[in-house]
Amino acid sequence: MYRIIVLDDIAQEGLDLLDAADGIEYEIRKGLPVDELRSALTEFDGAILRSGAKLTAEVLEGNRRLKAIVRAGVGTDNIDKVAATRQGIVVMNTPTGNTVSTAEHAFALMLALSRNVAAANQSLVEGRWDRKKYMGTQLAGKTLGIVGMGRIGREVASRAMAFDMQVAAYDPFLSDEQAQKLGVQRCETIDDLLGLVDYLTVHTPLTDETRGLIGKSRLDKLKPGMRVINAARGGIYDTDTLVEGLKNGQIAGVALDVYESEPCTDSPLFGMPGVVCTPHLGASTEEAQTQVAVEGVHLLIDFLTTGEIKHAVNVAALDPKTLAEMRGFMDVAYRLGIMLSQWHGGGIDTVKLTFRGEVAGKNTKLLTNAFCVGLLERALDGDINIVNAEVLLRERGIELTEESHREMSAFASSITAEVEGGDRKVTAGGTMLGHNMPRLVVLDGQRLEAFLDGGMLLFSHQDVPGIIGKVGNVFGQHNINIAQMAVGRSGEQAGGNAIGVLNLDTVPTPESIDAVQAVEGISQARFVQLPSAGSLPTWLQ
Ligand SMILES: NC(=O)C1=CN([C@@H]2O[C@H](COP(=O)(O)OP(=O)(O)OC[C@H]3O[C@@H](n4cnc5c(N)ncnc54)[C@H](O)[C@@H]3O)[C@@H](O)[C@H]2O)C=CC1
Ligand SMILES: O=C(O)CCC(=O)C(=O)O
Repeated sequence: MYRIIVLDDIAQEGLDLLDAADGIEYEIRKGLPVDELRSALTEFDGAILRSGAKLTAEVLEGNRRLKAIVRAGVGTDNIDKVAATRQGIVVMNTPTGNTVSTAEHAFALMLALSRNVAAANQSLVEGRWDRKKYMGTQLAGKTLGIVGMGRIGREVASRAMAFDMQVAAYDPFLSDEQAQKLGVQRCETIDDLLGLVDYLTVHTPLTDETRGLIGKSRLDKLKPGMRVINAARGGIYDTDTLVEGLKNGQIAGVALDVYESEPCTDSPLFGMPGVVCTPHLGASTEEAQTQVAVEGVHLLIDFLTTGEIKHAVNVAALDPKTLAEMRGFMDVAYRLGIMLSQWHGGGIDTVKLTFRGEVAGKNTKLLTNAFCVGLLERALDGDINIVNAEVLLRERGIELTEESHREMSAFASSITAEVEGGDRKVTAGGTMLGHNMPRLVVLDGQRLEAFLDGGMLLFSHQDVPGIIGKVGNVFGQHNINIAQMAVGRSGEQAGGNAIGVLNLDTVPTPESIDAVQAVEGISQARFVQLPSAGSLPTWLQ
């Protein structure tokens, strides 16, 4: 049974899906204080939320169960993604479900500003019939400036054009060609745009660049009497600057749906003439809420039950087809990681991965992450998966490099890993025979073909007669059965360095390993434990 926690109100259609899903149970736990939230989250595999709950580093810290967080909406600024990634938690969102509703709300705010809808309504309910006071402005013929021409920005632009407005836009990713297609005037910088526009609306996330986008230094760049709208994120406009602009007439109207700190019931702007505000209602339509809840619940269920990663904001996507295609080689990479951590046995400084053949043309990041999981898993007590593996590796100061070569070696696909630390460097190459027969094909430069599973005794030795027999004798005397054996050497001639791999049916005693180590001609013997044949870690199933 996978357990899901619902942290904010989501549409009934999403809850119905959770009710109907096999192997899933859920609880609705809203408005939890930090301590309770932190402890509640440890009982669940997945969480779904809107903008109400705050999943900070503090509430995620130490959680060993939670694997996925879904934001039923766009902005994931209420989730500490760095902390989630470190904890191995996938963060996903529903990028399109509320686009149109939010664009319509921005437009509603612009119309409300132009025609004093909110203030006129208030005056009427207070018993006044004030037709002169609320003289408005027409949108047609005016210029709307849009900062952020993503999904919502574009929907706003097309609506503005339907109202006979001109649109000027600034977005660092907007090309001339796209601007032409969209029928908007592209501005090179925000400052180029500000002097042109009668209305300004922002549709970007809150970032270091967009925070305080309209601040004191830009106030006098605005066309006098212009109006500003924010249905993106609080903080993009500086509140004090808006107050000053309204007072000195530089700004004629301010419409806000979002605030720096939410819930917000106290702002110097509330009640000022020319101001209309809503409590973060951009996505609050039946249609948007149904869509984001249904999509969000699907994302969670699919991730928990099939491993599919879609719309993730902290890790690469992983669809079922890719997972099916890559599972075998991810398993090889993972096993090589586990093996090399034990064969090396010390502190690691550098890792170099080389992908050859067909696999080099695929999503090798998945292989890298799987290798890192294997390499670190024993040291991290299992708190590692393909989401956080590379971060944790780099956090430990281990340098990671990757190379891909499309041309094949002896195998259609292979992975070679080189691990170095202290004065020891070890290398291993692996491949997959059929769908589920991982094989070790190179160890420390010597070619061989060994099963990459279960208990393995690895030993390097001089390539002289009698060594293999003596090792066999040791295990015979200690009553340990050898299931498979492989030997390899680098050159054609005997007498050089060679490597031996024995797959053992039981874990050898330390005495038996000491006895192997004591055989003349053996320079090193080490037992390494891998998962048994055919078994996959949960994150790969
Ligand atoms: N009020 C509400 O209820 C809602 C608010 N939002 C917010 O609206 C914002 C936009 O959402 P979408 O259009 O779906 O996102 P999007 O990702 O499709 O578009 C964002 C655009 O902003 C641009 N951008 C980023 N930094 C910029 C900068 N410094 N200057 C100019 N442009 C920049 C990006 O290039 C991108 O084109 C998000 O922050 C989201 O959280 C979204 C849904 C509902
Ligand atoms: O969940 C909500 O209503 C807020 C929507 C929002 O701000 C977003 O999707 O970014």
